[in-house]
Amino acid sequence: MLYNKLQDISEEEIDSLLNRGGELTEVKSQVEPILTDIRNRGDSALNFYTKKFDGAEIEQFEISPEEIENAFHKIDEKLIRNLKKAAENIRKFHFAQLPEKLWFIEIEPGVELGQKFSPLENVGAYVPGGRASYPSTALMTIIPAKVAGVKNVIMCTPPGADGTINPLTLAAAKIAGADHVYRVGGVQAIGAMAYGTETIKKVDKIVGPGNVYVTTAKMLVRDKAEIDFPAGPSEVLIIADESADARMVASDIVAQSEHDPQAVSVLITTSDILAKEVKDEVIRQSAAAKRHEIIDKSLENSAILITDTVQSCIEFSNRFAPEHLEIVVSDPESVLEGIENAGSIFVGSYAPVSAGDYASGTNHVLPTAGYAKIYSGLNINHFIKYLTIQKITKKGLENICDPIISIAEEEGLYSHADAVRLRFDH
Ligand SMILES: NC(=O)c1ccc[n+]([C@@H]2O[C@H](COP(=O)([O-])OP(=O)(O)OC[C@H]3O[C@@H](n4cnc5c(N)ncnc54)[C@H](O)[C@@H]3O)[C@@H](O)[C@H]2O)c1
Ligand SMILES: N[C@H](CO)Cc1c[nH]c[nH+]1
Ligand SMILES: [Zn+2]
Repeated sequence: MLYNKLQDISEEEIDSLLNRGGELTEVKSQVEPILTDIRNRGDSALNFYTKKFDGAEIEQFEISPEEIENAFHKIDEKLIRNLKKAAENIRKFHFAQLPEKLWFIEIEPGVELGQKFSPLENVGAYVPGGRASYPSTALMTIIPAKVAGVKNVIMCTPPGADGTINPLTLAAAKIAGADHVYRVGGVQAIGAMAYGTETIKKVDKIVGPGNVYVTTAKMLVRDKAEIDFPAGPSEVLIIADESADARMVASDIVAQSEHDPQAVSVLITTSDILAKEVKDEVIRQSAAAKRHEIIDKSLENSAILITDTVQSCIEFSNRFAPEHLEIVVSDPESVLEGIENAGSIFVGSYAPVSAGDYASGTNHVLPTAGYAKIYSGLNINHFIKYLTIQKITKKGLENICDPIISIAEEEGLYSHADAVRLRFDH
C-alpha cells in the first residue's frame, strides 16, 4: 500500500491511481472472441463457456418459477425479512427519483411545450457471482427498473460448478420483480443479453456491475444494446481529518478491498497521526479478515496520502472521481460543497459504504475507474426516456414563424419554411 505525502509521490504513482481501468483494455482481446462466438453459436456457445469458466454443465439456462419458489424454503426467515427491508428502502428511494409523469409550460402565447416519460421495454440485469454472490445487486438493478415501469426485466448470474444459484439471490430476484432469471454469467451472459440466443431474448439495455471481463464485455456490445456505464471492481476514497476514528476508516478500506484483487481504496487526510493509525489498523484488520488473500492483493493498488489542507483533499478526490466517497471531517458540509465527481457520497462516521451497499436505499451500482466524472450511478433515468410534446395554436405558430422561416431559408431547407408559410395561405 502506497503511504506518503501527496506532494512527494511520483508521477507514475499518481498516474496509476488516477488512470485506473487499464485492465479493461488489457482483457479486450480475451473478451472479443467470446462475444463473437455467442453471437454466432447462441446457446451452444453459452454451454461451452459456462463449462469453461464456471465448471457447470447446464441443461436448462432459465430458472423455473418452482425453483425460485423453493429457494425461499432454503433461507432463514429472518434473512428474508431483512432482504425485504432492504428492498423496501431501495424501492422508496427510487420512487422518490421518479420525475413528473407529464408537464407543460407555455413558452409564449399559443405555444405549449411539455414532456412525458416512458419506460424501456426489455432490460437485462447482470448480477455478479464469481468471488462472492450478490443478492443485494439483484435488488439494486431490478427494483429501479420495475419502479420505472420496465415490462420485461431479465436477470443473469453465474452458476456454481453444480449449476445452482445462491437461494438468496433467487429470492432477491423474486422480491425485486424479475420476469426471467438465467443461470449464466461473465462475458457469455452479456453477449447473450445483447445479441439474444435461442433461450435468452435480446434486451434493449444491460445494467449491473461485474469484474473486468464483464465490464469490458458491456462496453463492447454497445452497438447492439445500450449499457448503464462501466461498473467494475469496487473503489472507495475517504477524505478524513483528525476527528475521524482510525478503526472505522480502516474497516471501510478493508470492506471494499474484499470484493476483488483489483479493488482500489484511498485515504487522503490532513492528519499524520490518523494516517499512521489507519495504516496499522488496515494491516491488523486485513490479517484477521476471512478474505485476506483478496484484500492483500487489492491493498497493493491502494494508498494512504497525507496533505496539508482539506482543499487539496477535495481537489485530489475530484481528479480521482471515486465510486464511493466518504467524508469524515469536522466540517463535512464545506467538503460536500466542493465535491464534483463521485458515484455516491457517505457523510460522517456512521455512514459506512456498507450501508449503501445493502440497505439504506441508495443504489450501489456505481461508475468506477474514474467514470464518475461523466456518469451518474444507477437510477431511474437509466430505465426511462423522455418524450417532448408541443401543442401550438395558429396564433402561436404565427408568433414563432419569423425565426422558423428565416433560419430554414438560411439553411437552404426551403420546404421547411414553406411548411409553415402554407398554413397561413388562404
Ligand atoms: N461498481 C459497482 O457498482 C459494483 C457493484 C457490485 C460489485 N462490483 C464488482 O463486481 C465484481 C464481481 O466480480 P466477480 O468476479 O465476483 O463476479 P462476476 O460475475 O463479475 O464475474 C464472474 C465471471 O467472470 C468470468 N471470468 C472469470 N475469469 C475469466 C476469464 N479469464 N476470461 C473470461 N471470463 C472470465 C466467468 O464467466 C465468471 O462467471 C467485483 O469486481 C466487484 O468489486 C462492482
Ligand atoms: N460495494 C459494491 C459496489 O462497489 C456493492 C456491494 C454489494 N455487496 C456488497 N457490496
Ligand atoms: Zn461492497
